[in-house]
Amino acid sequence: MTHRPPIAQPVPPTDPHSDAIRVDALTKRFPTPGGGAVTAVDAVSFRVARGGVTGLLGGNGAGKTTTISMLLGVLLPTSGRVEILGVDMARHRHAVLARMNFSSPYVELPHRLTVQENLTVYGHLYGLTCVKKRVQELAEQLDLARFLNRPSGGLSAGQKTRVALAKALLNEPEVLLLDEPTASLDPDTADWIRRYLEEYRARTGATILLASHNMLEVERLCDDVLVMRQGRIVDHGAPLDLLARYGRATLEEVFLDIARARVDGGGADKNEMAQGETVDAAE
Ligand SMILES: Nc1ncnc2c1ncn2[C@@H]1O[C@H](COP(=O)(O)OP(=O)(O)OP(=O)(O)O)[C@@H](O)[C@H]1O
Repeated sequence: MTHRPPIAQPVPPTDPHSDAIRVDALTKRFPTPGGGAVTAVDAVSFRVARGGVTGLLGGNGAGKTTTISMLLGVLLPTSGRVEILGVDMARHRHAVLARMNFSSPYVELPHRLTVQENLTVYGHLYGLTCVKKRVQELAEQLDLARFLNRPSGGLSAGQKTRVALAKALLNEPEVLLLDEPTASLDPDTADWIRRYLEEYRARTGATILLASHNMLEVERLCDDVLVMRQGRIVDHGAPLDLLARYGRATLEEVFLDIARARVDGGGADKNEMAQGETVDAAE
């Protein structure tokens, strides 16, 4: 049997003023061995305006990574729709991938390649014209020069995080999806990365969606926050609005209120099951 390459679908014209990220009723169910399913993301809808920085908060297993994976198109949604920069990801993902990127501590770069080799390979994959120059530029900006010739697998967790961020910035993305961008970084380096992201956004007007467990980071970087629990968005708003609504001084306290469902308002449901999973019957 011969395999023919899929015929590229013509991309319809997109509205340059559309939201950077538009998610409608996005759902992901993973089948479980017993014939049931884990609903990791449950009919989630949200928008991120162009140039906005939105934080995705939630306890372990709330559905943040699964949501980001579906935005990237590496996980197929069970149902629902994702649009990035006005492009329907299910139909025309190829048309927008070059304008976005991501970094995640859960995705390792090939271990045996040096940092320089890894960044160079990704630079070519992204179709950059001056790969060497861009790698040097990012190595300087992210203080990676000392690691460039070391195998990526031998780096510390914090060093890997910085290399992963460099990889994510190679194509100077308009939409940047970051899963725990400062995980494993010492406070000084984490602060430095946050400042870098602030500057990057100011310089390029990029849109950033950032999953984080660090509430200070979210307060500092984000102009909007989505709080997930058991696959659903249980509250959202600007950090200052959330503080006012919950009568709290810090986002950490708001997060704890929502996570432990100590509040009556704000969308948190006292009667939900333990944090982590919603198990549905098989369809
Ligand atoms: N491939 C998979 N197969 C089955 N269940 C999965 C799979 N990936 C994720 N899940 C489940 O989906 C739910 C959401 O997981 P996800 O990794 O999206 O959460 P998270 O909010 O990113 O958590 P954390 O903060 O711990 O990284 C969890 O219950 C998880 O066990």
